[in-house]
Formats: sequence, C-alpha cells, structure tokens
Amino acid sequence: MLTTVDHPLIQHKLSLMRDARTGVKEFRELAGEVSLLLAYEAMRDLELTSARFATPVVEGEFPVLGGKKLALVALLRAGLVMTEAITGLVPAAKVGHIGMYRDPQTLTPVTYYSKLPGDIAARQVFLTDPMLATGGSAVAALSTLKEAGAKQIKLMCILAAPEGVAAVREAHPDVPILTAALDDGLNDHGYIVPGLGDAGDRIYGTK
Ligand SMILES: O=P(O)(O)OC[C@H]1O[C@H](OP(=O)(O)OP(=O)(O)O)[C@H](O)[C@@H]1O
Ligand SMILES: O=c1cc[nH]c(=O)[nH]1
Ligand SMILES: [Mg+2]
Repeated sequence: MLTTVDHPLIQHKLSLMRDARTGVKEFRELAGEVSLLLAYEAMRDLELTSARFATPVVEGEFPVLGGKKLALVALLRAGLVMTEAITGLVPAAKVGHIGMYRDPQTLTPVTYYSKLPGDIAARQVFLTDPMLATGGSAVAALSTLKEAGAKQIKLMCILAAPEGVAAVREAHPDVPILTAALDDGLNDHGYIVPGLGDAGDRIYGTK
C-alpha cells in the first residue's frame, strides 16, 4: 500500500527542500520537520490501551500507547536525520542502523554496516530513508530486517519514484510505504525527477 501524505505543511516544506538554493542547515531542519509530520501519519494505527489515574480535577481512564514496542531503523546516511527527528516523538523506541550506499555505476546497493535491536522481531518497525529511487536500497534493507526477524515493517520516505514503489511492492508486498510525494520517474543517473538531488549530500554538505 502506498500512502502519499499530501498535507499542505508537508508539501510546502518539501518544495523548500527541492529548491537548489536551500542550504545544508535549512535542508537538514526541513528533513527533520517533514519526518515528524510523516511519522504522525505512519503511526496513526498504533494500538492504544487505557491507564487509570487522576487529573488535577477527577480520576478516570485515559488512552495510552499499548501495542507493540517500536523500532526506528535508519538507512544510512540520509535516513539518520529522519530517525533522529522521530525519536523526539517516541523516545522509548529503539533505533537500528543499516549502512548502505548505491554504487554510482551499477546503481546497486552496497551494504557496509548493520546494527539492529536484538528484539526487533517483537517490535513494530519503521524503516526511514528519504529517497526511494530504483528501490534497490530499500528492498535490500527490508530483506535485512526480515532476516533479523522483523515482521511488521513500514517504509517511510520523503520522495518516491514509481520505479522504487514497484520494486518494493514486488519484493515486499506486505510493507506499506509512506511518502510525502510520488515524483515522475528517474533520470539516466538514477536520480529522482524532479526530485531534490542527493539527499545525503544535501543533509551533510558533502560533494
Ligand atoms: O532506491 P535506490 O536507487 O537504491 O536509491 C536510494 C538510495 O540512494 C541514497 O543513498 P546513497 O546511495 O546516496 O547513500 P548515502 O546516503 O550514503 O549518500 C538514498 O538515501 C537511498 O538510500
Ligand atoms: O534522487 C536521488 C536518488 C537516489 N538517491 C538520492 O539521494 N537522490
Ligand atoms: Mg547519497
């Protein structure tokens, strides 16, 4: 399932991210803000239970999170800024990291790191990566998560290309995808069009 979260605040902030004139500091802040807004939607179906306590006025039953514990997994580098923002909302979530870069010639992902919570099988997992382009990186990262035992996973990205959505759907049809926008496609270098450029480079000021 693909959900495009087209809230006006997200769309406005995404347009600022797309603008080539936006510098590193602002881009990084915007990526964090869009991630928080995406998380609001991605976590809409978290289970609630109730707790009994007294407000300053009266005693009662009140809703509190009660379902599976959460894990946020950052696909490095660019996904890191997303998990760091989202931990502000869900500070009890455990955080995992999968390090992967896309070979510029072959566009296939190369994995260089993986560190996941030991109890990931029992957690609701949110994989974060701003860019879903060919989908090679997300498909490989989702396989890594499933090999580690993860069963309930959502993929959160800021921009998706139809090619990447199709690749994830094909390899991992059980994984819902949330994105701020579905763009037109990919150029000859595998960049999303119109896109926002190389997310990692724009967040960290490399290149
Ligand atoms: O869907 P794909 O075609 O696999 O491309 C998407 C990947 O490309 C970017 O990472 P990149 O390889 O640039 O690594 P970086 O975060 O270290 O810059 C992006 O953050 C995704 O992980
Ligand atoms: O447009 C793209 C495609 C892959 N990775 C990026 O960072 N940007
Ligand atoms: Mg990059």
